[in-house]
Amino acid sequence: MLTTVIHARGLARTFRKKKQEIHAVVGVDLDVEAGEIVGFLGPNGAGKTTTLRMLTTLLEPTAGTATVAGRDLIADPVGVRRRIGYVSQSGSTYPDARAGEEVVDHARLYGMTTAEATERGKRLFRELDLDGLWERQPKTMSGGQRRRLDIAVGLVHVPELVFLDEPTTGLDPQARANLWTHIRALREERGTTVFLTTHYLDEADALCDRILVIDHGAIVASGTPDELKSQVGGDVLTVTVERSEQVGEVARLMGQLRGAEAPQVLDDRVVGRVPHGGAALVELVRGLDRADITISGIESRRPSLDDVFLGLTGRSLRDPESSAPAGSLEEVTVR
Ligand SMILES: Nc1ncnc2c1ncn2[C@@H]1O[C@H](COP(=O)(O)OP(=O)(O)OP(=O)(O)O)[C@@H](O)[C@H]1O
Repeated sequence: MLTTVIHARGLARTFRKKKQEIHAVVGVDLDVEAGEIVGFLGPNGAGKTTTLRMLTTLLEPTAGTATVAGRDLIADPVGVRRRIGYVSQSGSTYPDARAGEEVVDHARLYGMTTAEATERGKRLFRELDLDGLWERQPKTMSGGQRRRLDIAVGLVHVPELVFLDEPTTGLDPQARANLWTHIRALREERGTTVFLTTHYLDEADALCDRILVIDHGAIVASGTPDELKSQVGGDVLTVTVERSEQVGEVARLMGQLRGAEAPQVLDDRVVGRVPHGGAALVELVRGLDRADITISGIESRRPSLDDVFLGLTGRSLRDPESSAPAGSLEEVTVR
């Protein structure tokens, strides 16, 4: 039987500074089942962190209701806090403390004995590639090491539900892969539910059972990575030319294929979408041959999450135009 561990309806948050109102989250409905790994994606400023801060009791919603880990978010925030783990974007360790102490102190707050906390903490250090850093001060660690320490702190008390805000930003590929393994193991071994935000589409694709896309403070799509990709429809054709002056001609030929959508030129590549990649590929190769165009590569692939994301939001995940400054604005609840 499925157990819903996050159930939110109409969750909203408006910030106000002087006369300006910022509708950061305008009404989010979401359900997350026990043991799911759910990825929360959206362009900069879309409302991911604000939603996470509401679900973790750090920010009071302006409107809406939610049950998190079996407790009512508004009526019993302490009950929610006891059952969850949260790793914020900026982390929560003191620069001058000892890394091991930080982990153990955190677990003690959740009722673990020092012995249990030390054992679990040391295991996490091994798994997160922090071996040998137990006595180190966070201020002397590299950015990646500090990030992994934040994650160890967030997981040490074995929460049933864990929120991770961009957990792998700043980690090298090896450390990212290790963390994915650790997150999967948490779910396999303990049934932990994981709700994470990420800017890496490959991470969402590889790690998450389900993806929620948020834009302008509202959820605009939800589904497994495959479901979302199949919504885009068709296949993506890419041709790489040997002589870049020929890209225009390739784009023209690609645009003539049945059902093709306006191809885009990216340096020496032409990328376009067609309903049936296999048939289009054959037709295109014939056309290129007739036009005497030498290519160095041609492929047909299924749409990626990147294509999905652009289609849904019209923006890329790292589009600087899409981020509004949060900077110095005061937090004022508008009721
Ligand atoms: N404390 C605050 N006071 C005023 N406005 C805020 C505050 N926090 C966030 N905002 C605004 O709310 C909107 C949503 O911000 P939020 O941080 O939730 O987005 P995000 O999707 O997490 O973005 P990013 O990917 O850049 O972290 C933005 O316009 C932001 O400027």
